[in-house]
Amino acid sequence: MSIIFVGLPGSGKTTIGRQLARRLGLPFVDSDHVIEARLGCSIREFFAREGEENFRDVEQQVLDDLSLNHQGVLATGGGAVLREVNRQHLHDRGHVIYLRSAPEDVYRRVRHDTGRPLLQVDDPMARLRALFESRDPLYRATAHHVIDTGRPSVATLVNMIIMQLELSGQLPAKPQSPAPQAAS
Ligand SMILES: Nc1ncnc2c1ncn2[C@@H]1O[C@H](COP(=O)(O)OP(=O)(O)O)[C@@H](O)[C@H]1O
Ligand SMILES: O=C(O)C1=C[C@@H](OP(=O)(O)O)[C@@H](O)[C@H](O)C1
Ligand SMILES: [Mg+2]
Repeated sequence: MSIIFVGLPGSGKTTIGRQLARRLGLPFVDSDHVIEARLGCSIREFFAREGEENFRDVEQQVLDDLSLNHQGVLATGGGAVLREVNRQHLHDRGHVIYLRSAPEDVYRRVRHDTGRPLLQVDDPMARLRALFESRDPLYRATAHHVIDTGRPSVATLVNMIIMQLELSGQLPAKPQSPAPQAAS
Protein backbone atom coordinates (compact mmCIF):
# COMPACT_ATOMS: atom_id res chain seq x y z
CA MET A 1 0.00 0.00 0.00
CA SER A 2 1.39 3.38 -1.04
CA ILE A 3 0.72 7.06 -0.59
CA ILE A 4 0.40 8.15 -4.23
CA PHE A 5 0.72 11.67 -5.69
CA VAL A 6 -1.11 12.79 -8.83
CA GLY A 7 -1.32 16.26 -10.41
CA LEU A 8 -0.21 18.46 -13.28
CA PRO A 9 3.43 18.56 -14.39
CA GLY A 10 5.12 20.97 -11.97
CA SER A 11 2.54 20.53 -9.19
CA GLY A 12 5.30 19.14 -6.93
CA LYS A 13 4.64 15.37 -7.00
CA THR A 14 8.32 14.40 -7.17
CA THR A 15 9.59 17.06 -4.73
CA ILE A 16 6.83 16.70 -2.15
CA GLY A 17 6.69 12.91 -2.49
CA ARG A 18 10.42 12.61 -1.81
CA GLN A 19 10.29 14.95 1.21
CA LEU A 20 7.23 13.24 2.65
CA ALA A 21 8.93 9.83 2.33
CA ARG A 22 12.00 11.18 4.10
CA ARG A 23 9.88 12.60 6.94
CA LEU A 24 7.97 9.33 7.35
CA GLY A 25 11.05 7.09 6.90
CA LEU A 26 9.39 5.30 3.96
CA PRO A 27 10.84 4.26 0.58
CA PHE A 28 10.19 6.71 -2.26
CA VAL A 29 9.77 5.92 -5.94
CA ASP A 30 8.87 8.07 -8.95
CA SER A 31 7.18 6.16 -11.78
CA ASP A 32 8.93 8.39 -14.36
CA HIS A 33 12.34 7.38 -12.98
CA VAL A 34 11.38 3.69 -13.19
CA ILE A 35 10.15 4.23 -16.77
CA GLU A 36 13.42 5.93 -17.76
CA ALA A 37 15.46 3.11 -16.20
CA ARG A 38 13.35 0.56 -18.10
CA LEU A 39 13.61 2.47 -21.41
CA GLY A 40 17.31 3.23 -21.02
CA CYS A 41 16.70 6.83 -22.20
CA SER A 42 14.93 9.97 -21.08
CA ILE A 43 11.16 10.32 -21.39
CA ARG A 44 11.74 13.30 -23.64
CA GLU A 45 13.84 11.23 -26.06
CA PHE A 46 11.31 8.37 -26.01
CA PHE A 47 8.41 10.75 -26.71
CA ALA A 48 10.29 12.21 -29.68
CA ARG A 49 11.25 8.81 -31.10
CA GLU A 50 8.27 6.56 -30.33
CA GLY A 51 5.36 8.94 -29.69
CA GLU A 52 3.03 9.49 -26.75
CA GLU A 53 0.89 6.33 -27.08
CA ASN A 54 3.94 4.08 -26.81
CA PHE A 55 5.01 6.03 -23.73
CA ARG A 56 1.52 5.56 -22.22
CA ASP A 57 1.76 1.78 -22.76
CA VAL A 58 5.03 1.60 -20.81
CA GLU A 59 3.62 3.97 -18.17
CA GLN A 60 0.57 1.71 -17.72
CA GLN A 61 2.76 -1.36 -17.10
CA VAL A 62 4.97 0.49 -14.63
CA LEU A 63 2.00 1.96 -12.72
CA ASP A 64 0.36 -1.46 -12.53
CA ASP A 65 3.58 -2.93 -11.11
CA LEU A 66 4.32 -0.10 -8.64
CA SER A 67 0.74 0.32 -7.39
CA LEU A 68 0.71 -3.41 -6.56
CA ASN A 69 4.20 -3.83 -5.17
CA HIS A 70 5.64 -0.57 -3.86
CA GLN A 71 5.23 0.00 -0.13
CA GLY A 72 5.90 3.66 0.62
CA VAL A 73 5.45 6.90 -1.31
CA LEU A 74 4.86 6.91 -5.08
CA ALA A 75 5.06 10.01 -7.30
CA THR A 76 3.41 9.52 -10.71
CA GLY A 77 3.79 11.45 -13.98
CA GLY A 78 1.15 14.09 -14.78
CA GLY A 79 -0.56 11.88 -17.37
CA ALA A 80 -0.93 8.85 -15.09
CA VAL A 81 -4.69 9.47 -14.78
CA LEU A 82 -5.42 9.55 -18.52
CA ARG A 83 -6.26 5.86 -18.81
CA GLU A 84 -9.25 4.50 -16.93
CA VAL A 85 -7.33 1.37 -15.93
CA ASN A 86 -4.60 3.48 -14.28
CA ARG A 87 -7.17 5.57 -12.39
CA GLN A 88 -8.79 2.40 -11.09
CA HIS A 89 -5.51 0.79 -10.02
CA LEU A 90 -4.16 3.89 -8.29
CA HIS A 91 -7.42 4.60 -6.44
CA ASP A 92 -8.04 0.98 -5.36
CA ARG A 93 -4.49 0.09 -4.39
CA GLY A 94 -3.19 3.25 -2.74
CA HIS A 95 -4.08 6.36 -0.83
CA VAL A 96 -4.08 9.01 -3.55
CA ILE A 97 -3.37 12.71 -2.99
CA TYR A 98 -4.06 15.22 -5.76
CA LEU A 99 -1.66 18.18 -5.61
CA ARG A 100 -3.94 20.74 -7.20
CA SER A 101 -2.07 23.64 -8.81
CA ALA A 102 -3.30 26.48 -10.97
CA PRO A 103 -1.72 26.61 -14.46
CA GLU A 104 -0.14 30.00 -13.54
CA ASP A 105 1.65 28.45 -10.53
CA VAL A 106 3.08 25.52 -12.43
CA TYR A 107 4.10 27.72 -15.32
CA ARG A 108 6.19 29.83 -12.91
CA ARG A 109 7.89 26.67 -11.62
CA VAL A 110 8.63 24.81 -14.86
CA ARG A 111 8.93 27.45 -17.59
CA HIS A 112 12.73 26.99 -17.85
CA ASP A 113 12.59 23.20 -17.64
CA THR A 114 13.16 21.51 -21.02
CA GLY A 115 12.63 17.94 -19.74
CA ARG A 116 8.82 17.96 -19.98
CA PRO A 117 7.87 17.11 -23.57
CA LEU A 118 4.22 18.21 -23.34
CA LEU A 119 5.31 21.75 -22.43
CA GLN A 120 7.85 22.18 -25.28
CA VAL A 121 5.35 24.14 -27.40
CA ASP A 122 5.03 27.75 -28.56
CA ASP A 123 2.52 28.66 -25.88
CA PRO A 124 3.14 26.47 -22.80
CA MET A 125 0.71 28.55 -20.71
CA ALA A 126 -2.16 27.76 -23.10
CA ARG A 127 -1.13 24.10 -23.03
CA LEU A 128 -1.16 24.09 -19.21
CA ARG A 129 -4.62 25.69 -19.15
CA ALA A 130 -5.91 23.02 -21.53
CA LEU A 131 -4.26 20.24 -19.46
CA PHE A 132 -5.86 21.65 -16.30
CA GLU A 133 -9.33 21.80 -17.91
CA SER A 134 -9.20 18.26 -19.21
CA ARG A 135 -7.38 16.60 -16.31
CA ASP A 136 -8.68 18.29 -13.17
CA PRO A 137 -11.80 16.03 -13.16
CA LEU A 138 -9.60 12.95 -13.71
CA TYR A 139 -7.23 13.84 -10.86
CA ARG A 140 -10.24 14.44 -8.60
CA ALA A 141 -11.81 11.13 -9.57
CA THR A 142 -8.59 9.25 -8.79
CA ALA A 143 -7.76 10.95 -5.49
CA HIS A 144 -8.87 10.37 -1.93
CA HIS A 145 -7.68 13.88 -0.95
CA VAL A 146 -7.12 17.16 -2.74
CA ILE A 147 -4.41 19.54 -1.49
CA ASP A 148 -4.26 23.05 -3.01
CA THR A 149 -0.65 24.01 -3.65
CA GLY A 150 -0.95 27.72 -4.40
CA ARG A 151 1.13 29.68 -1.90
CA PRO A 152 2.47 27.24 0.70
CA SER A 153 6.12 26.17 0.61
CA VAL A 154 7.07 22.54 0.05
CA ALA A 155 7.80 22.11 3.80
CA THR A 156 4.38 23.53 4.75
CA LEU A 157 2.62 21.31 2.24
CA VAL A 158 4.42 18.25 3.63
CA ASN A 159 3.23 19.17 7.14
CA MET A 160 -0.33 19.67 5.87
CA ILE A 161 -0.25 16.27 4.17
CA ILE A 162 1.05 14.52 7.29
CA MET A 163 -1.80 16.07 9.32
CA GLN A 164 -4.32 15.01 6.69
CA LEU A 165 -2.93 11.44 6.64
CA GLU A 166 -3.13 11.25 10.44
CA LEU A 167 -6.71 12.56 10.45
CA SER A 168 -7.81 10.04 7.85
CA GLY A 169 -6.21 7.14 9.73
CA GLN A 170 -3.50 6.49 7.14
CA LEU A 171 -0.73 7.08 9.68
CA PRO A 172 -0.55 6.17 13.32
CA ALA A 173 -1.46 9.31 15.32
CA LYS A 174 1.45 10.95 17.14
CA PRO A 175 1.64 9.78 20.75
CA GLN A 176 0.00 12.32 23.06
CA SER A 177 2.33 13.93 25.56
CA PRO A 178 1.63 12.52 29.02
CA ALA A 179 -0.90 14.44 31.12
CA PRO A 180 0.81 16.69 33.67
CA GLN A 181 1.21 15.00 37.05
CA ALA A 182 -0.87 16.50 39.85
CA ALA A 183 1.37 18.18 42.42
CA SER A 184 1.47 16.14 45.64
N1 LIG B 1 4.85 24.34 -3.28
C1 LIG B 1 5.90 24.69 -4.02
N2 LIG B 1 6.43 25.92 -3.89
C2 LIG B 1 7.49 26.29 -4.64
N3 LIG B 1 8.13 25.50 -5.53
C3 LIG B 1 7.65 24.28 -5.71
C4 LIG B 1 6.52 23.80 -4.97
N4 LIG B 1 6.27 22.53 -5.37
C5 LIG B 1 7.19 22.23 -6.30
N5 LIG B 1 8.03 23.26 -6.50
C6 LIG B 1 9.16 23.32 -7.47
O1 LIG B 1 8.57 23.17 -8.75
C7 LIG B 1 9.40 22.39 -9.60
C8 LIG B 1 8.60 21.22 -10.14
O2 LIG B 1 8.34 20.29 -9.11
P1 LIG B 1 8.29 18.71 -9.36
O3 LIG B 1 8.35 18.05 -8.02
O4 LIG B 1 9.28 18.31 -10.39
O5 LIG B 1 6.81 18.57 -9.96
P2 LIG B 1 6.12 17.30 -10.64
O6 LIG B 1 6.87 16.08 -10.22
O7 LIG B 1 4.71 17.32 -10.13
O8 LIG B 1 6.17 17.55 -12.11
C9 LIG B 1 10.61 21.97 -8.75
O9 LIG B 1 11.66 22.87 -9.03
C10 LIG B 1 10.12 22.15 -7.32
O10 LIG B 1 11.18 22.47 -6.44
O1 LIG C 1 1.69 15.31 -17.90
C1 LIG C 1 2.16 14.40 -18.62
O2 LIG C 1 1.46 13.83 -19.48
C2 LIG C 1 3.57 13.99 -18.40
C3 LIG C 1 4.20 14.40 -17.24
C4 LIG C 1 5.60 14.06 -16.93
O3 LIG C 1 5.75 13.95 -15.51
P1 LIG C 1 5.68 15.23 -14.50
O4 LIG C 1 4.24 15.41 -14.13
O5 LIG C 1 6.53 14.83 -13.31
O6 LIG C 1 6.26 16.41 -15.25
C5 LIG C 1 6.02 12.78 -17.65
O7 LIG C 1 5.38 11.65 -17.09
C6 LIG C 1 5.71 12.86 -19.11
O8 LIG C 1 6.49 13.90 -19.62
C7 LIG C 1 4.23 13.11 -19.39
MG1 LIG D 1 7.74 14.54 -11.43
